[in-house]
Amino acid sequence: MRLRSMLYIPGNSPAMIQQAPVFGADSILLDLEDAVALSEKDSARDLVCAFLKGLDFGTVVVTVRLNGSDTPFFDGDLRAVIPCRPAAVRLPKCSSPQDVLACDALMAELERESGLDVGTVKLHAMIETARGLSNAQAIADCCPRVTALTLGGQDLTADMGVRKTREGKELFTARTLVALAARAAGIDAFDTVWTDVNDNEGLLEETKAVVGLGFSGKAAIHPGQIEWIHKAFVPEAKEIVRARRIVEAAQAAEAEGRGVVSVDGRMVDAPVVKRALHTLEMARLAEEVL
Ligand SMILES: CC(C)(COP(=O)(O)OP(=O)(O)OC[C@H]1O[C@@H](n2cnc3c(N)ncnc32)[C@H](O)[C@@H]1OP(=O)(O)O)[C@@H](O)C(=O)NCCC(=O)NCCSC(=O)C[C@@](O)(CC(=O)O)C(=O)O
Ligand SMILES: [Mg+2]
Repeated sequence: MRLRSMLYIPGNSPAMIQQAPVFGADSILLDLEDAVALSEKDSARDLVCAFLKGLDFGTVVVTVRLNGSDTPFFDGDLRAVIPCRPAAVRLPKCSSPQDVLACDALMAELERESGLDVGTVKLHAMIETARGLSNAQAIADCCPRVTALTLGGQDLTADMGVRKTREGKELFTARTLVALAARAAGIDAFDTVWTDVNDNEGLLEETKAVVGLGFSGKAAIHPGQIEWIHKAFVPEAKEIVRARRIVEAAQAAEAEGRGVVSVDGRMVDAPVVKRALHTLEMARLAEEVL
């Protein structure tokens, strides 16, 4: 399933979690990490587990963001969460494949204890440190349980000691590396949050830009951001028309035994057809959900 939007919901807010199925997000991230104060860590974990067991989330894919493996909460988070069988866990501040492999080993042990097949719960590795970014490909490749890399722009800019700007030039290289590593590993790439909940035009512009870099989805912090993220994935009408013509022309050419054809004076070969099919898939997805 394509996950374009992922809404973070603080794990200590029953009122917000309760509403999760109706926001229209493809996926939600029940957060045990930075949205939860230290004094609330235990109660948030209990609450998240209670909702995982008791609430019908419908078609919304549910992921839990754990506390980092260097915190005293990590072990307890995993032990509580894995038996509740979320679709995935998000591991913050992955700096090396070893961080991921240690998490994977404990997850496997807990899955066995819970009677689940090993690998049932997927792992999203968060790239949000300079060290993690420099190891992004090794992290993406280290374990089949890793089905996504996710960029944490707030933490990464803090770790780099740089200002985070609206234009986001400081994250361009990181975004390119994360998208590249994820695509090379055949997994998803999810972009970081847009923090200004009153600037949805800015969110739309940024989401279009990251889609153009190869990201498959983006995190949100407010329900009002979801429709703007989805909009960024909808191809423009003229792109859809051209994609249809490309596919039709390629099919006709194939029937005549030709691999290359011209549409409006421009060459159409296999990769052009592949991109056109992707455009049509995104258009179909938009129609399904609108
Ligand atoms: C920003 C704000 C405080 C604004 O609150 P406000 O109260 O002013 O909002 P209002 O507009 O008044 O809300 C209207 C109605 O919507 C409800 N509502 C609002 N938000 C909702 C929501 N998220 N889920 C469900 N419901 C929601 C609300 O309860 C109300 O419901 P009701 O009373 O019934 O009308 C609030 O949204 C919020 O807490 N967001 C989540 C913040 C969070 O999780 N941060 C951590 C994740 S990022 C991170 O860690 C960075 C990263 O690690 C990783 C990365 O980038 O991926 C990195 O390093 O980069
Ligand atoms: Mg972070």
